[in-house]
Amino acid sequence: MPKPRLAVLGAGSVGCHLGGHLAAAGHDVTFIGRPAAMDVLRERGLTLNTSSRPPVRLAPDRLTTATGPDAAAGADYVLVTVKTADTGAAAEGLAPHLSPGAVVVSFQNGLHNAATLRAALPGHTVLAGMVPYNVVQEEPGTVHQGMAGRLMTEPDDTLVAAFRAADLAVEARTDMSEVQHAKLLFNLNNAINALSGLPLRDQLGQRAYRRCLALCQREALAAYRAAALTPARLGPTSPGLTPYVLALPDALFRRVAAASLRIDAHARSSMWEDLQRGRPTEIDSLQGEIVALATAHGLTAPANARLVALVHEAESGPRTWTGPQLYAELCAAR
Ligand SMILES: NC(=O)C1=CN([C@@H]2O[C@H](COP(=O)(O)OP(=O)(O)OC[C@H]3O[C@@H](n4cnc5c(N)ncnc54)[C@H](OP(=O)(O)O)[C@@H]3O)[C@@H](O)[C@H]2O)C=CC1
Ligand SMILES: CC(C)(CO)C(=O)C(=O)O
Repeated sequence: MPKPRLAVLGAGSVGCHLGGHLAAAGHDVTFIGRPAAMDVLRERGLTLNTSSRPPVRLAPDRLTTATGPDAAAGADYVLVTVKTADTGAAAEGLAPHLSPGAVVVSFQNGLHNAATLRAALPGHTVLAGMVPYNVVQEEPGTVHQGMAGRLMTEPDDTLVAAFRAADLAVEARTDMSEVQHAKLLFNLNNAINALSGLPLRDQLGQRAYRRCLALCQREALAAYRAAALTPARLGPTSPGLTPYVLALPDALFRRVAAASLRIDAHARSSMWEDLQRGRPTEIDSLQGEIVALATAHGLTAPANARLVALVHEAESGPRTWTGPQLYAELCAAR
C-alpha cells in the first residue's frame, strides 16, 4: 500500500507530535501553522521527547512547513489540531483546497469539533480522534509527551497503519462519541491544573485538587445521566467510580490509582500552557459544555460554572490557587 500524504493543520504541541512521528517514519507530512511557529521549525527543526524513549530529532530539511491551508491540497489525510475556538475558521480555510477524497481527522478535545468540520466540509469524510496523553512545548522546536497512552480514532485502516508504522499506539473505535464524553471527564482537570500552577503529577497528588475534580465529574455524570449519555470506560476505573477514587486520602489514592500518577514530573495540561502564553483557553468547550448540558436538562453544575468564571478571570491575569482554597471556592458556589 503506498504511504498516504498527510497535512497537519495547527502545528502546535499535538500537531508537531503527531506530524513529527509520522514524518520521522518517512511519511510525506506538511506542517501548517502560524508564521512564527513555522519559522522555528525551519530554523531549529523538531525534537520529539518522551521520558520512556530516546528523543527523535528531525532536521529542518526533513520538515515541510506552510502557513496557509492551501498547503493541504494534495493531502490524503488532514489532521486538525487547532484549539476548539479555531476549528470553524480552520475548516472554512480548508474547504476550497481539499482534494476530492481527502479525509479530515480531528485530534482535538471537546465534543463538537468533528461536527463543525463535517458541516463546513460536505462531501469529505471527517473522523473524530482522541489524544489521551499530554504534550507540551518544552522550548521552541521541542515537544514533550508526558505520559503514555493510545490514540483513538474512528476506523480507517490506512490511517491506523500510518500511525502504527510511526510507532504511535492507536486504537480504532466505533464508539467515539462515548470516548469523547469519557475524555471530557478527564479534561475537567485541565482548569484545575491550570489554576494550580503545578505540574499534573504534583496537582493530582493532592487530595484537595482531586476533590475539586470529583465535584466537577459528579456534576458531569449527573448531566450525562439526564441526557442518556454513557461515557466509555477508558482506564482501570469506570467513570461512575472515578469521583470516589479521586476523593480518597493521598496515601490510599497513590496505592489504588498508581497508574494515573505515572506522569512525567514536568507534564502540565494544555490549558496551563494557554494561560502561560496569554491565549484564550478551551474552558467553554470543557466545563462550559457540562454547564450547558446540565442547564438543558433542568440541572445545575455550580462547581463547573465557577471554574468557567475563574479561568476566564485568569485569562486576563493568572492567579494560582492552593488545593484547599480552590475546593472551598467550589463548595461555596454550590
Ligand atoms: N497539548 C495536549 O497535551 C493535548 C491537547 N489536546 C487537544 O488538542 C488540540 C490542540 O491542542 P495543542 O496542540 O495543545 O494546541 P496548540 O495551541 O499548541 O496548537 C495549535 C496551534 O494551531 C495554531 N493555529 C490555530 N489556527 C490555525 C490556522 N487556521 N492555521 C494554522 N495554524 C493555526 C495555533 O496558533 P495560535 O496559538 O497563534 O492561535 C497553535 O500554534 C486542542 O483541542 C487540545 O485540547 C488533546 C490532548 C492533549
Ligand atoms: C491529556 C490531558 C488530559 C492532559 O492534561 C489533556 O487532554 C490536555 O492537557 O488537554
